[in-house]
Amino acid sequence: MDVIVNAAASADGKLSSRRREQLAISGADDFARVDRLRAASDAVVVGVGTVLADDPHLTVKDDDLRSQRREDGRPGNPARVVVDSRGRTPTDAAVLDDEATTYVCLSEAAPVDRRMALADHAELITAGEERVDLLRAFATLQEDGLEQLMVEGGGELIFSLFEAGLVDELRLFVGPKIIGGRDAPTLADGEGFVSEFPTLELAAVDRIDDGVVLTWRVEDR
Ligand SMILES: NC(=O)c1ccc[n+]([C@@H]2O[C@H](COP(=O)([O-])OP(=O)(O)OC[C@H]3O[C@@H](n4cnc5c(N)ncnc54)[C@H](O)[C@@H]3O)[C@@H](O)[C@H]2O)c1
Ligand SMILES: Nc1nc(=O)c(N)c(NC[C@H](O)[C@H](O)[C@H](O)COP(=O)(O)O)[nH]1
Repeated sequence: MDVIVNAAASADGKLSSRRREQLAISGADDFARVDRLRAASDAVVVGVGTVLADDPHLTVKDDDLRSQRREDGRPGNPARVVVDSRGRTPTDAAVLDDEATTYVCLSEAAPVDRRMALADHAELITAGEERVDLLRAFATLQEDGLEQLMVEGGGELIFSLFEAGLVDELRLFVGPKIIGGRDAPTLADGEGFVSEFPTLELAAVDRIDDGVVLTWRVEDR
């Protein structure tokens, strides 16, 4: 399995404002790059915080990229995966529509009524007691044939993936905005590391829109 984290940060390192509302940091060319990365992936993964804040669709937008996938014998859109310990994904969330297969990864703590509601719209994976056990959940996705995973945020999930040693590559667009705010989400929130920090090896630097895309490979710990 290969896991690529993709995100867009402001010049001061924020993924959105302190209001945690969707905020376009990428420009048109970076969103097109994200679309190509989606099209090259077997699944696009987000945390439920991102679903609640952004209501993303997580589909491939470019018709030609979808057609190419179909010609290659793949579904037009990659699968979508929501990491959602307690089943808070709303049943009318865009990510649960019929455009692609959707998995919702729950923990044992997800109430039965939420499980029943979500089971009509998604494949449910249960792993972990209070929070989703990401190693187990991703192993189940791999058993279902999903090898190339793209993670689109947010900061809580991305931190946990680094903590679990599950990230192979980070692609970060750094864009031309200052957002500020000590409580605004960053690339890796969670509890933070105090020792044994994951380290990265710079693989590429590309100018795009009015910013840069930094591609880093994650070194083995
Ligand atoms: N700029 C970008 O590239 C970008 C991308 C995505 C999201 N965002 C922004 O990020 C914010 C949402 O991010 P967030 O950090 O609040 O939420 P998130 O999307 O990271 O989801 C976190 C939630 O996932 C669930 N979860 C279950 N198991 C978990 C585990 N093991 N580890 C971590 N989480 C687990 C928990 O319910 C947790 O609250 C929004 O403001 C959104 O607009 C920005
Ligand atoms: N690459 C990127 N640049 C940004 O400036 C930004 N705000 C996001 N945020 C990720 C978030 O999940 C978005 O909501 C989805 O990128 C929307 O996806 P859809 O168009 O609904 O498929 N991602």
